[in-house]
Amino acid sequence: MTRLDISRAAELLADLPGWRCEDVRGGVIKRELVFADFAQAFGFMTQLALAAEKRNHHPEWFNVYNRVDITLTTHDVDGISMRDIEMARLAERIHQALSAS
Ligand SMILES: C[C@H](O)[C@H](O)[C@H]1CNC2=NC(N)=NC(=O)C2=N1
Repeated sequence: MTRLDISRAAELLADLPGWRCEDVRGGVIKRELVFADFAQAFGFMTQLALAAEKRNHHPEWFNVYNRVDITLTTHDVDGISMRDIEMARLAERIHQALSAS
């Protein structure tokens, strides 16, 4: 697995609105999501948690009621890898599916 530099990560996030890079801890990507209510926010977390466990790649997150703040980074490369980008893409798909329901 290779580490993406911040500018490359930012390019890859261009088609994932709301996601941004931060130059802390070698590089992280993050987004704040807002759902209709707690049940929907927790449904999102449940779906993403199961996928994360399968991939052995786990989000850092913070939830209050209908809000979920997610941070992704890859310890093995001390920064951002394609695993983080792929998990952000998956989070977007789950978020969109829930928002449309
Ligand atoms: C030992 C184990 O493979 C690692 O700690 C895994 C588990 N989950 C992980 N999750 C994330 N986000 N980054 C990692 O580098 C990572 N590594």
